[in-house]
Amino acid sequence: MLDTITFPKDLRKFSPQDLPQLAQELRDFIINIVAVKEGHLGASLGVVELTIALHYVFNTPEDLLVWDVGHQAYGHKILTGRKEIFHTNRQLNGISGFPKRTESNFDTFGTGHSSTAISAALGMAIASKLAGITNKQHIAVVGDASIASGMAFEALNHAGMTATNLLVILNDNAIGIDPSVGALKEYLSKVTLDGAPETDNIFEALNFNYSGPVDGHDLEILLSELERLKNVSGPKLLHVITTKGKGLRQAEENQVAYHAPGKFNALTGDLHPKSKEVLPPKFQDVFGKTLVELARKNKNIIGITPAMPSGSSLTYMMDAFPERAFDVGIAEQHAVTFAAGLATQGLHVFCTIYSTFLQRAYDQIIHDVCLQKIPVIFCLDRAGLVGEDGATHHGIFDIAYLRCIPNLIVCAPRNEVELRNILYTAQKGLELPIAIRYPRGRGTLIDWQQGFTEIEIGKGIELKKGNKVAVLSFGTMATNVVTAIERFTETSEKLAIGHYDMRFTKPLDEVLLTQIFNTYSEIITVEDGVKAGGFGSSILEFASEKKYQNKVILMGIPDTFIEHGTTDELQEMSGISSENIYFQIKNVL
Ligand SMILES: Cc1ncc(C[n+]2csc(CCOP(=O)(O)OP(=O)(O)O)c2C)c(N)n1
Ligand SMILES: CC(=O)[C@@H](O)[C@H](O)COP(=O)(O)O
Ligand SMILES: [Mg+2]
Repeated sequence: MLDTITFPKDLRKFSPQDLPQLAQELRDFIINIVAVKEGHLGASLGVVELTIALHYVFNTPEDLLVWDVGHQAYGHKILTGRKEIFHTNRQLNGISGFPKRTESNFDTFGTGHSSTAISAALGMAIASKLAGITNKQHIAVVGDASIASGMAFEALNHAGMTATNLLVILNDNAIGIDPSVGALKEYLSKVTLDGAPETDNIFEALNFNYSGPVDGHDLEILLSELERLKNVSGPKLLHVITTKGKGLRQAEENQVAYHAPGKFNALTGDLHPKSKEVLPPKFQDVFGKTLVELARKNKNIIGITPAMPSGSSLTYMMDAFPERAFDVGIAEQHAVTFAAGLATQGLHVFCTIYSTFLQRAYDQIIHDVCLQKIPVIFCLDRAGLVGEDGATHHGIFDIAYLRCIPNLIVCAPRNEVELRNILYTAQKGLELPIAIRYPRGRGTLIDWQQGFTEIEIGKGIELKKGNKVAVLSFGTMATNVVTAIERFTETSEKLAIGHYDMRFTKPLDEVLLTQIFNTYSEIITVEDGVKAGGFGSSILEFASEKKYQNKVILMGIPDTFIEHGTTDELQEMSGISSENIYFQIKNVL
């Protein structure tokens, strides 16, 4: 059946009785491709029936459908014209792993960060109302973890006071990436499939017409409920219960691992066995394991994550010291101010947040932390280009958006040992807040678990002396620079190139910089963040203030959104690969 469907209009030719068979085919299609091409699996498997039912009942793309986060929209993509190119999912020049307006008119709103769908669909619904359009449906599909986020609540609160044609579908699988947390989760879990009577329905209290819970894998029920809701006016919420990973035993049994499992065996469903090769650790594991090591000695250490315990490896701390580690759910703003509150009481709070998601909490960083000089320790995971998640997820703005905030120390360790040492330094008690950024994936050192050395705040280091061109790197870009420099074999060239790990973009090591500007005529800065306002800009500001005339060349992410691909491909395209750096140095020489 799937072979005969290109768009939902083809789907609508089938009879309702045929749809369970289609659901099986769609599931197999997703499994077969994700098994080899990787991507988000569990969420899409869980909404196969819901996806079919929505496109069957509603007149998409005229009716507007918004997928929250969008990691569950693979079935939607396959049924809306992208079946033939689905194998390019998340690859360079392929389709995006998230809904994207430029990709299809069925993707009504670009997503990737959570909890935006209700606001966006409400905006569309009010626009329709203003235009006098009454026959359009506006549907937001949002997960149980995402609906607990502040932004979703703000939207519900607004929507409840509008007479708009808005349908919120709560896809409740009782899990986010990691198990869902919080009082709302407990409330939702009381509403069982047996339909325990609810006297105080939270959604009804917000003026929504609530229905459910219904079995989200029962197509007959879904079709009849959606058909009925078409004719209910005003804001309405359908509570759908689904199983994340539905249809693949291992994905149902191990929902955390199969959220985005990497490659697996499509026939058996088993993950590929882990390689026995000893590899350098992931930066997040260095963070997570080091935090536990430090927390054993320092009773004041607290860890916080907004909904990413596995991803950020805060799980180590949660296992070792459950009372001192908090998963606050998808609540970046709360995480930051909660950290500030804890820190006012003398606790050493490590707030670990993916760089891209910290964007949500910008005012909290300024107003609740930096303005009050509260020494929260921000651990910015997934800084730099993250690869296949693409434009919505790259952590490339943090240097620029943090560097301009007074009182904030901004640093980036170049390797695992430096990360350990700055974590150690931070928990000794700083007077100011600090942001420590490190990338997704593995470092370079096998032997990283050594003793601790304190790092002097604002001190960079000379990694290689030279006399003509100085390369100043920030964070793990040092590795690309080292590789680039190793390619120079001629003695005169080798002698000419100096390399400095500046470690801090704020405060800058002005003593070291003075020495560099007095020694080298040409300076190249390298960062895996946006050039505009980033680390290189801080060096230019220094040069301008001190009236240095040296030539300064910035290497960093250009002023454009970078799409998806492997991190290596994207670094190359952005001009910050070791190859790019080599040619830049060569040019200067
Ligand atoms: C603002 C923000 N914070 C964190 C994330 C990371 N993230 C992606 S999916 C997800 C869990 C979503 O859970 P839920 O809404 O229940 O959807 P499900 O995966 O269960 O379908 C999280 C935390 C994100 N995308 N956006
Ligand atoms: C959809 C989403 O936002 C997350 O699942 C994200 O893809 C996780 O990224 P990592 O794989 O880097 O943890
Ligand atoms: Mg969920």
